[in-house]
Amino acid sequence: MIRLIRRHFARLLYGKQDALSDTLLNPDLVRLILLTNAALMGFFLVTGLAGLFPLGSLHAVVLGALIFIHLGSAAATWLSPERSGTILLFNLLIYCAGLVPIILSVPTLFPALFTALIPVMLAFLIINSSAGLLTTAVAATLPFLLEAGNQEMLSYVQILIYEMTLGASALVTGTLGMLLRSLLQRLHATLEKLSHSATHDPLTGALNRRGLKEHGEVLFNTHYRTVSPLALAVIDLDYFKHVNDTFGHDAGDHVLKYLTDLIHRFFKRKSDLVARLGGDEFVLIAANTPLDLAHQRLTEMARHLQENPPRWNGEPLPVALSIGVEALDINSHHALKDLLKAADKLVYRAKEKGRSHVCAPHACTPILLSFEPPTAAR
Ligand SMILES: Nc1nc2c(ncn2[C@@H]2O[C@H](COP(=O)(O)OP(=O)(O)OP(=O)(O)O)[C@@H](O)[C@H]2O)c(=O)[nH]1
Repeated sequence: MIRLIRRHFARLLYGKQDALSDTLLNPDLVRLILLTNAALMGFFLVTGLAGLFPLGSLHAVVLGALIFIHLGSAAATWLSPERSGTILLFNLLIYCAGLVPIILSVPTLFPALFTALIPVMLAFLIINSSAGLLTTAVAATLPFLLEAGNQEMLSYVQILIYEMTLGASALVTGTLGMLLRSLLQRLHATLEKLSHSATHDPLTGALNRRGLKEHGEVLFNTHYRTVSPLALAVIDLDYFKHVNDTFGHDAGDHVLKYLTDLIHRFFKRKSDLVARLGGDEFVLIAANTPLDLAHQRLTEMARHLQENPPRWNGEPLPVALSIGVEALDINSHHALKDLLKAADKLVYRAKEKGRSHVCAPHACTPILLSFEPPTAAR
């Protein structure tokens, strides 16, 4: 706790953005502080000009001070939004300080309750800004609402009551709004993150097996129903184990990412799906793409990879692809897994042909570039 407070004040003095703003800073908070201060300043200005508080009295002095404080806070928030957390803290401290004369002169349970809540509010403000704001607002409003029936007190602290009630209600509304908003935003972000990591491969960013099932089945079913062309390719790196063993695992990871980018570059339609099934095996689903076109494009891609291999410490890495590509045929493929199985068989054919081949059911195309298999694998 002490560390937290120290950190907050250290950052306040030396840091660019204070600790409160760090967690709290968002356009809503800045707007809330700005509006609260501007509204309070306007309120006190109007009531002062309207002569509701007689000049020369203590009330008028307090009124002048409040106008000054709110003007200053609004200007500071406007000029330096990254310090809005501190400005908010300052505002709240002023509210608390304003209570001291009331607490001293009206020693009842409620101001005492408020006093007891001040450290809680501050602690909350530093640890959890939203809860702190909420406690502050409730603590600032409740005692005064409960004391409102007390005529003596009303006449004694008229200005401060206005100040507290207005400030607190603005804070309550704003805080509740902010709280709900940030809760919803956090929930949304967490759900998005969870759903992304459940369906994506962390290394390459491609879909994982589950992502392929989820998105691939939708694509498959649409094309199955509308009998439109859909090509599915299984893409497997050749002798990838050799890259790992010779150049290291990091070099292998680099190859996997390089290949993912390459597939995305050759198949960049929004509807194209790229998934990594694990290891060095990828799946591409190209929507509305006839088999011949997919075959040709995959051959170009495999050739491009061999002509422009990924480099590791300046050295080209020996990479080549075995690819099996199949088109959706509604008579033999009734589910995505049937199409996947068919393309998988074609990869084996490409491997049998000596690797570095793109195989469709009717033909296998060699990449026709020198590809030296590692000695141990020959
Ligand atoms: N760098 C890296 N390697 C991986 C990862 N996942 C699996 N591998 C490695 O991928 C290699 C796959 O080896 P194999 O299935 O024999 O494939 P291959 O060496 O390409 O052989 P062929 O497919 O028959 O040409 C293994 O060495 C695995 O350790 C990964 O995330 N990163």
